[in-house]
Order: sequence, then C-alpha cells, then structure tokens
Amino acid sequence: MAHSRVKHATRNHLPHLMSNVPQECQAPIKTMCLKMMSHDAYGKPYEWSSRDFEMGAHLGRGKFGRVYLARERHSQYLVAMKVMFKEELRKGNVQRQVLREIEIQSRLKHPNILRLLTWFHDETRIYLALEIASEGELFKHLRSAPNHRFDEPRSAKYTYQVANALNYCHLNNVIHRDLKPENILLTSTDDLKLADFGWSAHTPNNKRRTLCGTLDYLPPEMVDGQTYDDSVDQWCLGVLCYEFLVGNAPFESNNTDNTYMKIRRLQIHYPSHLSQGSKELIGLLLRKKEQGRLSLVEVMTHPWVKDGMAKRAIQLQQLINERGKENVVKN
Ligand SMILES: Nc1ncnc2c1ncn2[C@@H]1O[C@H](COP(=O)(O)OP(=O)(O)OP(=O)(O)O)[C@@H](O)[C@H]1O
Repeated sequence: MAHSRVKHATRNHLPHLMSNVPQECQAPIKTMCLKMMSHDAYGKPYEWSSRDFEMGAHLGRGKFGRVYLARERHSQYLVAMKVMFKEELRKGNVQRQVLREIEIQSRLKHPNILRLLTWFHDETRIYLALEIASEGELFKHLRSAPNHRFDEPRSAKYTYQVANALNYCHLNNVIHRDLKPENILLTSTDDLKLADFGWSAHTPNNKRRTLCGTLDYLPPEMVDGQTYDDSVDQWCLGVLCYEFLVGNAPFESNNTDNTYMKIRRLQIHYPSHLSQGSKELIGLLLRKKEQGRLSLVEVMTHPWVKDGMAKRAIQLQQLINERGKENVVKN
C-alpha cells in the first residue's frame, strides 16, 4: 500500500523529534511543540493577521520598515516582525523588490539563511514574520571588534557559513547579488543568517544584466555592464572575507571612478597581518574570469577555512567557560 507523505509532524512524532534536545530543554520545547500543533494554522491553510501577534520591543529600523520582537499569541513563539507601510513602498517604487524578497525568502530553508516564517498584509501595512537573529547586523559587530576586524578563526567560520548558504541558493537557482556585512545577521550562538534578498534573482538558466548590489562589492563583469551568472556571489564572498579580516572592502575608494578602476585592475593590497592561507582563498575568489573563481564547495573545504573553523570552536568553548553561553559573540 502506498503511504501518503506526512508533511507535518504529529504528536506521535514527538519522541523522535525530541531525541536530540538536551534533557534540560525537553519540557519547555515539548510544551511549545504541543501548543504549535494545536494551532488552527498547523498543517492547514490559515490567514494570519496582526491579531495573532503581540508586538514587543523595537529591534531595528531599515529604509522601509521597522522590526519588532513579536510573540504569537497561541504558541508564545517569538519572531522578529518586520512591518512596512505600503504607501512608503509605493513612494520608494520598491513594491516589486519586496514581493521578490518575499517570494524568494519564503522558499529558502537553510540554517544560514534567515527564515521567513509567514507574511500577511492589511490595508496599509505588510508584515514579515522572520526568524530572530538576536545579535542583529554582523556589520555592527565588525565595527565594534578590535581594529574593526575579526580574527582569522572567526572570519574563517563566517566565510564557511556564508559559502554554505550561497551554495544552497545557487542549487535553488537563486543569486543573492547583494552580499555585505549589513545584510547578514548574527545569532546568540555565533551563527550567521543571510538576509535581505531584495536584490536577489531567480535564475532559471539565463545570464543576467541588471546592475545592482553595493559598489565596493561589484564584480568586474557588473562594472562593465556585461552579462553575469551566479559566480558574482563567489566574487562578493572574496570581498566579504577580505572585509572580515581587514575591516574594509578591498576596492574601497574615495570616489566611484577609483573604485571601478581598482576592481577592473584587480588592485588589492593585502596587509601584512594576513596569513598565507587567507590571502590564497581571497585571491582564488577575486578572479576576473568568472569560470576561474573557486567553487563554494571548494571554499568550504579549503584548508584555511577548515583549520579556522576548528580554532573558532575552541575559542567559543573558552568564551562560554569565561562569560556564559549568552555572551559569546560580544566583542
Ligand atoms: N530577524 C531579525 N532578528 C533580529 N533583528 C533583526 C531581524 N531583522 C532585522 N533586524 C534588525 O532590524 C534592523 C532593520 O532591519 P531591516 O531588514 O528593516 O533593515 P535593512 O536590512 O537595513 O533594510 P534596508 O535595506 O531596507 O535598509 C536590522 O538592522 C537589525 O538590527
């Protein structure tokens, strides 16, 4: 007899689901799971609305939205609720960008990509219920780190996680196109969540031509207005890795023309504190020829990345011993 595919776990699956949960967390997580499973929305179509959520503290503000901590009333589940006014989106002419972001982000499910749990709208506003990344923008952490840069183990771990997220995007025909520390969020467990898919593109085969992204992160093919493919994200990962280690992007300049010139000439200065391994990795990503750029899987298995990840795990254990679990990512 053919079995129909079970899409949603039921109470019967709870023992299996709980098997990896540490003993001390079992009781509250089980209670939460049971509350979620008894929600009208569980496994069925449901029209969410702002009445389902209790709004709390203000977490941050973007160009077109404010983000609040919010609690789903029935399950008590906490989310980051991004609220955008339709009128402002209309004025900024970004309605399509927001819809694309919603469409793409709601189908991407990966540990290093910020989950869009649900979304809804009313007459004046659009609400995005997002997974919480309690440490906020990675950019803020980079700016407050000693010398505005991360050490090599931390940079290596973050490079791995971004490569992992991008690899998943590419396998799903999505190019991010706007990688930068401002578009990455950090969790209290030192894990990155790629966010901001406003510029990302769904790419069933075609090469694309739209100029987008941040100037300092633009790859040569986009500077020259040529067609490009998903390897633009590998270039951006090289720029990002450099920024983690140095504190600023490699082609940053006082004016647009100079930045473009440096990108075209591949004019990179490596400060003396950088290790051979990190320079090698960055060099393999910042290749003018798109086909020559290191693949994302190769980034994840690069010796400098693997070695740095192992060192970061030891660092984190030491930080947990010194400061407790909650404060590991504070600089
Ligand atoms: N999921 C989240 N968890 C915790 N904090 C968040 C989350 N999403 C956003 N924030 C906080 O809210 C701020 C604003 O987020 P938002 O996405 O609106 O801004 P943004 O990415 O800077 O957008 P824009 O590019 O439109 O300016 C972020 O900088 C961050 O501090």
